[in-house]
Amino acid sequence: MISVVILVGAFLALLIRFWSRKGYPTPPGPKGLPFLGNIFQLPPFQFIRFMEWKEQFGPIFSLNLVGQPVIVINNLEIATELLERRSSIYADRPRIIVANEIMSGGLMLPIVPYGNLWKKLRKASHEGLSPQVVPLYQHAQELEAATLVQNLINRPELWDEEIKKSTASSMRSTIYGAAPISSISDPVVSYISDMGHRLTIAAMPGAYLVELFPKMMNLPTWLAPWKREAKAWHKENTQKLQDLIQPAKDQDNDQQSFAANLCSAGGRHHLTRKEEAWLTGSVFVAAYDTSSSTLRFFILAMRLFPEVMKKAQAELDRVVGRERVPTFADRENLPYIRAVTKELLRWGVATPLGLPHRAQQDDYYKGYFIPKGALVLVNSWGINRDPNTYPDPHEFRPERFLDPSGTTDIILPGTHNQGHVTFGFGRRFCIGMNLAVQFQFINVATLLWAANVEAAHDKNGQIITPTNSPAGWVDEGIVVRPAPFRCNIVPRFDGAEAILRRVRDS
Ligand code: HEM
Repeated sequence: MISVVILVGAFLALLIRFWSRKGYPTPPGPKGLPFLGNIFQLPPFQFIRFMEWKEQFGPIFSLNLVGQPVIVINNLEIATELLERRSSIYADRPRIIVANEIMSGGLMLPIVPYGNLWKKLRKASHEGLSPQVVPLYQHAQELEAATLVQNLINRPELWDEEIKKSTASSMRSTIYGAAPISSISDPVVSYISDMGHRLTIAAMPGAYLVELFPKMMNLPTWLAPWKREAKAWHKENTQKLQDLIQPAKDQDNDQQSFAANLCSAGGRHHLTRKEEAWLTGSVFVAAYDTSSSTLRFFILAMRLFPEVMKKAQAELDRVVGRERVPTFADRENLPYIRAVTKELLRWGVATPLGLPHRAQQDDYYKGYFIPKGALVLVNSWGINRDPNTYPDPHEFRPERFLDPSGTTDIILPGTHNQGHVTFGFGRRFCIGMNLAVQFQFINVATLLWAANVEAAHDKNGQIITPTNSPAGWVDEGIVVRPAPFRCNIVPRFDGAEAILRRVRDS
């Protein structure tokens, strides 16, 4: 009798589940372990594994991470339909207890769940990062690019460190209005990179049991050392971020910056002191890692594709000449350099899986069921390297963004006018995109104007050739970057370095 009741119960449960999905299955996906699902099938560089699964299961497939449904999208059409057209359903982020709720006090913008707080923070940050405002930061970016290239010429063996320092310096002056950083051992460089790293590690699936069993949040602190540590980290970093923003709040500081803009809003955004500090800190963290990684991909691209370097330099010689460095005023007349910048962001995508979105309600797509609460990942790396959109996708070929006359930018629908999907989708689209593109453009133009990236030789006289594949990259969780490799960065003509020095000293 009991077994009949169990059987009927199980049948009814199945039926209810079936009805609630209107009979639709979730997208297919790889078979995993009971309860644990696919958690052990996700090595570093997950986007590569996702490409294999795309071949097997199609452009949209599902995973199960210890009971958490995950939907992975591998093509532009599906990403546009779900994350852009149905953006109100997919604007949320997964709940991340330790990294967001405790360590960041719920204020790290990229991982704040969708809701009123997110709307308030996003609106406030839009004012300092809009297309109308970011040109105010161009002068600081020009000076920083000249300094970087001069340092690269003098210390090519430290190119990776110099890029880290220069990105931190450029982003700090645009975000906080602070003076340039002069040494690679300046504590701000390690501070900003450690902060991003620490939060990324804490946000990774499996980092803390409480993410699987949220009731553990109710444990007293003496029984939950992770809670004590996370709270202490939050307290310490709140103080540090408040110290960083203080100069921008001082009345006598008239330097244009994101923070100055935010603080001068006169309470219009209704932000507390702590919210101002964390919002500015989140923008600094989000800007630093992604932008420095992209610039490292640029060194790799120029080392691997010297013919692109030569073509870009011919344009710079024609338009700018050799008596002065390129500036933003030249941008209109440098279509090839603009195309190199776009190709860099397509080919060297720093965040290959973007950031996870979360479905806020049940949804259906072409016969598939996407359950409320599912994480939705977009494989931006795979979309940016789809051979149907980008022939020979692993080649660095700026021409793909120019019409046959070589003067007009080609616009690709569904990419926010970028030609690639590196900055994400929908309401959570990267808010720093305008600043990021400006930063890459001026660094690309200044480096190519002044110098060549050339091969270095090992002790046996053999040319060192870095690999054009993820095998030579570092996966830091959310951001990937090429591992440092040896190369030479040499001035392209006499006098280049002196001109750079003059710009820097101005
Ligand atoms: C090449 C450099 C950059 C790349 C590749 C990049 C990429 C991304 C991606 C993929 C997202 C998530 C989009 C989504 O959820 O669909 C994002 C979000 C974000 N980015 Fe960027 N980003 C870059 C530079 C910047 C810069 C310079 C800033 C600030 C000045 C910035 C600030 C942010 C913020 C605050 C978010 C969170 C937005 C939200 O959740 O509402 N990023 N970025």
